[in-house]
Amino acid sequence: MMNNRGAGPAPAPDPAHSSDAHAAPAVRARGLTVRRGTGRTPRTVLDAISFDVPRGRITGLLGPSGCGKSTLLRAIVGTQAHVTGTLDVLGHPAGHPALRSRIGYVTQAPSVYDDLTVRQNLDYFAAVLDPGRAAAERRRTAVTRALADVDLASRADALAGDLSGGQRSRVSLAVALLGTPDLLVLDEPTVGLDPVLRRDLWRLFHDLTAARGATILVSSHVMDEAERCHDLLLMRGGRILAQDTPDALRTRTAADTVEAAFLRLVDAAAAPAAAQEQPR
Ligand SMILES: Nc1ncnc2c1ncn2[C@@H]1O[C@H](COP(=O)(O)OP(=O)(O)OP(=O)(O)O)[C@@H](O)[C@H]1O
Repeated sequence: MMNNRGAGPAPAPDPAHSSDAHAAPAVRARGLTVRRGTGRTPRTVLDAISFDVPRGRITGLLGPSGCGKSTLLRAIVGTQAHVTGTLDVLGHPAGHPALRSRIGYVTQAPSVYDDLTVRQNLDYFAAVLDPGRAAAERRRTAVTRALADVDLASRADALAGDLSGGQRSRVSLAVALLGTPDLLVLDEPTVGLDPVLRRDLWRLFHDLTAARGATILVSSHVMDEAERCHDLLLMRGGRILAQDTPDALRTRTAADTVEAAFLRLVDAAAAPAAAQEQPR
């Protein structure tokens, strides 16, 4: 088990009733456009999209493979080229140096050193984040906590290269948690994990928002993970199809699941006139 305190997902904080109701969103995008590819005809991968990611909540970025999820996350963490439009993150333009220690980013491919142990990996990244002899005790505490958070304390002395794919992903997540980031950006963190680990990871995400007030933006192409998020951004073909809570999405599309809601929205976007004639 991971180091989670609650038995199940924490209830969603309601921004409308919190003191942060009018706080600026963690991420604010207006007319965000990204073009990718080399040569004379780069493709528009994100097409003038606008959305907000509220603070202190879990926002799921869902959509089919190739719709632009990773590109959007890269733009938010400031590693994507050819970005135009407005993209503010924690009150700064995306990529601003002040954001480096405030964002934890986990890419799809685990970025760990195979020839170091799990603890050595964490020690290394902790030293980059918080260097100096005076910070040694703080680093030790951060590493111990991150190991417990992702349930890898028992494998702390194993070489990262000897771990399973899911365990390596969790080392990456532990690295992202080291600096106690305000915003965690997670690109498909549950791919390849068994159902128990997936459940535990989602509990950890809820714990991080409830106990530490972190904002989590997590991508997935598995629609059943949508039900675990407080808010959803549904994407398709480089555009935002909808931004809403899972409940509101299901209600307004009269669908039983977010997956069914997504399909109805896709159909409605493809044939707006026909959709308007539907009784609902
Ligand atoms: N380096 C690149 N150069 C040009 N086009 C790219 C590059 N990387 C991705 N793309 C294109 O950008 C689009 C969006 O890709 P992206 O990886 O953001 O999608 P995704 O939704 O994250 O997909 P997946 O769920 O499969 O990871 C795709 O059509 C892809 O072909």
